[in-house]
Amino acid sequence: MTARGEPVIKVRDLVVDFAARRVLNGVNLDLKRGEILGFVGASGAGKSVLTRTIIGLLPFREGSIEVLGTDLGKASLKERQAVDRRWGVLFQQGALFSSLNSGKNVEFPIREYLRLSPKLTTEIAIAKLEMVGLKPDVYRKYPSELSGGMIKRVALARALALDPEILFLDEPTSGLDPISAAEFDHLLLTLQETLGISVFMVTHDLDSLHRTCDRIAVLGDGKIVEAGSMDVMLASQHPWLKEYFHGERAHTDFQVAIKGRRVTERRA
Ligand SMILES: Nc1ncnc2c1ncn2[C@@H]1O[C@H](COP(=O)(O)OP(=O)(O)OP(=O)(O)O)[C@@H](O)[C@H]1O
Repeated sequence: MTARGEPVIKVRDLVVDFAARRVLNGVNLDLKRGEILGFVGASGAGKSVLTRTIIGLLPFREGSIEVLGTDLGKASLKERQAVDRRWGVLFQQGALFSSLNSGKNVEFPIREYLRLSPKLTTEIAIAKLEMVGLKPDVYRKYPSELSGGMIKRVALARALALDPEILFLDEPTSGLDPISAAEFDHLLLTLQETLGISVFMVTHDLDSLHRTCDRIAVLGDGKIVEAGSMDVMLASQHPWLKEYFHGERAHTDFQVAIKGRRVTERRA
């Protein structure tokens, strides 16, 4: 077990390409135990490609990826599967099985990886639904009967089903209204505090970055162009970062939230 603050993911000199197009060109990135890392970058920069490469859905050409001490490029199938069940993934649209009710969706990874009685499996699913703030009656509801925020929560419950040490979240607040997005962020902070979980979160949501992330990493031109705290992001002179954090799209709530920081910055 890695100590708190030690990297649970180490990506080194990672190169990924599709036919003639190089998408990742020497990515170096750590996710430290217990931190929430926000991962940002322009649309099409390769954020999803990096996430999918780390979780083994895409091959890489060069470099290395170490997760929880296992070098994924050198691991046997058995070693890979052992690491696989120590992370949970929440895909952008929730990606629930529409033909299964919420409870069965949450039970899916439990049935796949563990041999437990049906009764215990159901009890775990209900406990996970409760952990993400959903009542037991949600167990019987189908995805089509749920709001966007509830779908994200059920998908999060499923990602937490095997008590993962790492959570991958792809745009968890996209499509949510600001109140549901803020609730989701608070839930994430609670999980970090109570479970000590490490989170790798791809997001475009500035409020969410500000509320939840210990560190932010920025992908541009196939590399990490900046990584650090929100203060580092706000002080960066990188053109994309300046536009992203201080430009027109940085809407009022975020501007108000960072105002104190900017005043301090100007005085310094
Ligand atoms: N399986 C694939 N085959 C070929 N090209 C791909 C594949 N997956 C992604 N790409 C390309 O890689 C580039 C990066 O895509 P990716 O989805 O990672 O961007 P992103 O940063 O997540 O963007 P967004 O913020 O819009 O979701 C894009 O040009 C995309 O077309």
